Amino acid sequence: MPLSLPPQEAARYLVAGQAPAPLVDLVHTMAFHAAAAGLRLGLFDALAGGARGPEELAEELGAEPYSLRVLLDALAATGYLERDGDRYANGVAAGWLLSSTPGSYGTALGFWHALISELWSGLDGSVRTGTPGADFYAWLATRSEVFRGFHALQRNLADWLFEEVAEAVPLPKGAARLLDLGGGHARFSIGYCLLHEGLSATVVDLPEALETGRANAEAAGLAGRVGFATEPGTGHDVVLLFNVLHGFAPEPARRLVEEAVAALRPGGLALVLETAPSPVGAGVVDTAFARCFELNLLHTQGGRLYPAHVLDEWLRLAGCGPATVHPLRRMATRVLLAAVKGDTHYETVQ
Ligand SMILES: C[S@@+](CC[C@H](N)C(=O)[O-])C[C@H]1O[C@@H](n2cnc3c(N)ncnc32)[C@H](O)[C@@H]1O
Repeated sequence: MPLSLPPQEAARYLVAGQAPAPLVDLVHTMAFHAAAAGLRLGLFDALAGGARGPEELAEELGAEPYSLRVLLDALAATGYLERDGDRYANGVAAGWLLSSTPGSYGTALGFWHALISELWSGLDGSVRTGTPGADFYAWLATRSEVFRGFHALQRNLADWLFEEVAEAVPLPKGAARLLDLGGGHARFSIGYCLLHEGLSATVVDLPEALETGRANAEAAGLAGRVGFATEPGTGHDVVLLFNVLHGFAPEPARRLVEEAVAALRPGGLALVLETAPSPVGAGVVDTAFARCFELNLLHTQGGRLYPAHVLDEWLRLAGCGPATVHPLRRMATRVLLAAVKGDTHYETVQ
């Protein structure tokens, strides 16, 4: 939880430079680890019903009482918990971590905590050499709980974005076959199939990722219309490349766009959703996140954030007309591009 500094202390650390500002960051890092420990212990859920004492909590969580009290005090000092005498309650930040909250931020915190703790050492080496110091997807395949967390996180984001994406760029009338490249959890394919009766979808992903999507399609009653494959096939009316290109270096990313467009029939629609490197209208937190996300990409995947004009150029090189670019209200860091295969503009396929 970002420390809530009183104005005088904030001025000393952050404005006047009279005390080391990196100490504030160090405390934030410790708070991040403490919060992840609280999350794994089930602490925030145990406090969901209201304030409780440490002895009772220690028994319920199966924790050593003195050690739990130290964690509780650290979380209270950093704003996750509120302490009143000998009782502790969830603060505002902890409210975001409850497993009962739909789209709980606990999924994101748990995933990023595992990734940063396990993969971010050696960042300086990646910057020095320009080559990634880790292999994100190979690591993910060995960590089943983090793997589930990653796909749940992607799915939560897709739940939040689908409606706006579908409204921003309606599919062409009569579209019957949709290809979802790197579609993982299949939420976007499921959403489009629910909107369009005559549509069926093929999700292409790494073999280990397809199980998640399959389970989601079955749960949505769409097992017969959302299929899964490791190769894209051809003749699709629509292809989605959503949040995939940033995981690749420029040349492989360009080739993926080429592969996606090659899988379309002439006149088919290519949709690309990506994180923008310079998000328009994003606040300080979102902008800083986008910058640090790219640092993560270069170190763990050799990936990058690509501006809309680069994506547009790759689409054209692959045989599409000029793309229309749609910034998204619900997530200022994301941008959606729509382009038609052939010498046409998106509007003409409506
Ligand atoms: C960030 S997730 C995006 C998932 C989904 N498209 C979305 O927007 O929510 C990236 C997806 O690309 C998949 N992926 C990564 N490398 C891949 C590869 N070489 N071939 C196929 N899929 C890949 C991952 O497994 C993951 O499901």
